[in-house]
Amino acid sequence: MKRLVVGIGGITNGGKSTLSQSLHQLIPNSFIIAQDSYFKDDFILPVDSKGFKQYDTLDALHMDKMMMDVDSWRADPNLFLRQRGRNITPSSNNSEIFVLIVEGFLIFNYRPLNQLFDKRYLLEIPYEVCKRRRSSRIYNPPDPPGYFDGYVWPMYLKNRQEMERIASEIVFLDGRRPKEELLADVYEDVCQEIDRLRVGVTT
Ligand SMILES: Nc1ncnc2c1ncn2[C@@H]1O[C@H](COP(=O)(O)OP(=O)(O)O)[C@@H](O)[C@H]1O
Ligand SMILES: O=C(O)c1ccc[n+]([C@@H]2O[C@H](COP(=O)([O-])O)[C@@H](O)[C@H]2O)c1
Repeated sequence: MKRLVVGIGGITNGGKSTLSQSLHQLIPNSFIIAQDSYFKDDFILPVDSKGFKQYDTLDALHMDKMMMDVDSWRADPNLFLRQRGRNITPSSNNSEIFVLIVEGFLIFNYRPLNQLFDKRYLLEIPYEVCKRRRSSRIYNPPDPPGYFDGYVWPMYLKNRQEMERIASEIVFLDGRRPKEELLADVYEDVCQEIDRLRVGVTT
């Protein structure tokens, strides 16, 4: 049983979920683990000196739970998918390749997770695009007035610097490019990795 772990990280509203979903639809026996699903409850999170809830930090996330899920997939992807009611697409010689797509804004900032990636993609968009996209998205709870400039953007810059110290071998992607183009590039790249793995598969 062969496994490939793909990370789709980057800035808030960079297009991580969009790209991950499309990739998942194209790749048989793939599964998405999204970091957004591991946010701690709002009432637990502290506020900063300006009164902004501190969502944009690893401390706001149940990274322990996320790692348990990633580890559970790594231990037996076949069982992991079956336990979640997913059908396995069989290959001709019993040599299925399982692909885990991990997506999130701080996936490369967390060392234990970062070290597991076979491929790392990072979506980037400039300040204006990010602010515009974010303003049309409603989170739960919704962003309070001034949140983007007063908290989200400064935290992005801080997290980005930290990521550069931790992660390497990153493929940078311009999130302003058409979705179809981004998908085609990443899909081709991942398929090459899958083919490389397949060469080593014995029947
Ligand atoms: N390549 C793209 N070009 C233009 N808009 C995009 C692109 N990718 C995503 N979007 C839009 O940007 C917003 C955020 O996308 P999403 O995939 O949820 O981002 P993320 O998961 O990184 O926060 C959505 O409205 C989505 O439709
Ligand atoms: O999902 C949640 O519970 C949630 C609640 C409040 C805020 N968020 C925001 O989610 C952002 C990360 O997710 P994303 O999809 O925008 O990359 C981060 O910038 C947080 O400020 C997320």
